[in-house]
Amino acid sequence: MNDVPHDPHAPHDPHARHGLARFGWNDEVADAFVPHAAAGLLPARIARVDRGRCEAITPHGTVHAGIEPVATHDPTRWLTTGDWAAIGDDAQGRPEVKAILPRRTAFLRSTSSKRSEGQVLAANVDHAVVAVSLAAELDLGRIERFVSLAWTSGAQPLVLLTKTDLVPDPDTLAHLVADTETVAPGVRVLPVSSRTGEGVDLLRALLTGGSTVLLGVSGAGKSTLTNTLVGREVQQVNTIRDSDGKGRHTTTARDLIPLPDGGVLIDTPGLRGVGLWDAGEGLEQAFAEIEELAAQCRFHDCGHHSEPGCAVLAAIADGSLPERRLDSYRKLLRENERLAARTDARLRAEQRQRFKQRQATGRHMMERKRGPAGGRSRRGGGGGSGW
Ligand SMILES: Nc1nc2c(ncn2[C@@H]2O[C@H](COP(=O)(O)OP(=O)(O)OP(=O)(O)O)[C@@H](O)[C@H]2O)c(=O)[nH]1
Ligand SMILES: [Zn+2]
Repeated sequence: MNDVPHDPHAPHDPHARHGLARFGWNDEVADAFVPHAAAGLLPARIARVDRGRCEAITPHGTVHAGIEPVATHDPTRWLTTGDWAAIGDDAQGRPEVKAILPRRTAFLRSTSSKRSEGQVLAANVDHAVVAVSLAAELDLGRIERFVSLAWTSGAQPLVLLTKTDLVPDPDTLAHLVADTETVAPGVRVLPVSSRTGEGVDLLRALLTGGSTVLLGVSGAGKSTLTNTLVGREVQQVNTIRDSDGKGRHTTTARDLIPLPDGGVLIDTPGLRGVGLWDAGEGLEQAFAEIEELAAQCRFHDCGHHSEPGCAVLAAIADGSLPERRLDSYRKLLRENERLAARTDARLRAEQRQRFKQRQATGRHMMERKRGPAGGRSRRGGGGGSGW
């Protein structure tokens, strides 16, 4: 046992009676935990999962617990950082995770090739903060990608334009913020600098009490920001020059870092790269203004190419919708479809197999009824295209 959660604000905080308040414990989690409490289990938030064991933060401190009882073949149900869990004793009296509480939000990675299922990278995240460095030219497509991903998780996205100290001209900065707002409807865009402290207090206020992940490419300033928010060196910062916006991946720790005023930062290496993300429904939210326009098109199935009464093309024509937004939306939809197709390839192969079996059975039945020639003119039954 170490790092005992201790709340210095105990007398003023309604949740302070609970040692996990600092780690995001709230009424919702408490309700979900009731049956486990009745079973004599201990609540915990998972800080790290590593080779069949986990680091779990309990009201009495951090324990290393087994995860055998919650082991499953389904990667979307693997225990992950940010999960709430119920801990009990194994046969030898050592702590082990007995159950995972239902997740409110989840960051999934669609893993490539062999494994078709997605792996959960972080659970129960409230704020998905996308860090974008102003040291390099803004890559709007990349911002759209991260924002889609954030929406998909169920968390509220927030875009940070980091290193504002590199953009001393306020008009230029205002333009960069406006450009970013254009590609992130419904998302707050906040300029910050770890160097000058600009925006840091506001950011801290926005994140207090919740669970936050920092997304963004290497060199965006995530580790520096983490240290700034926490007020001490908790993440190693890459000192390699990042004038080109690139950098070596330096973060090795996967962790749950408590913020001084409450709430946690979840920092898992897998979340840091863009990789193969299954944006799913998040795309619709990331391009909400286009979805809204599309609902006003004359034709329900308008493709926004040259159809009469197309509200999307009209908006492009009158300048209220930048054309690159539509291009970008199309591109990400295509990408997502390709990814979904790959994800589903195994599933469809299985369906095809079943379909063939049904066809064969149908033919066989028919041949038994009418003799081998009778079934020739009709397709074997039972199938339908179905996939
Ligand atoms: N000028 C300026 N530089 C910054 C600021 N924040 C971070 N940097 C620098 O940017 C570089 C990258 O910062 P990191 O915090 O390591 O970036 P990261 O996103 O954590 O990178 P990875 O750990 O590789 O994912 C470092 O050289 C930092 O010193 C800032 O506010 N202003
Ligand atoms: Zn249209």
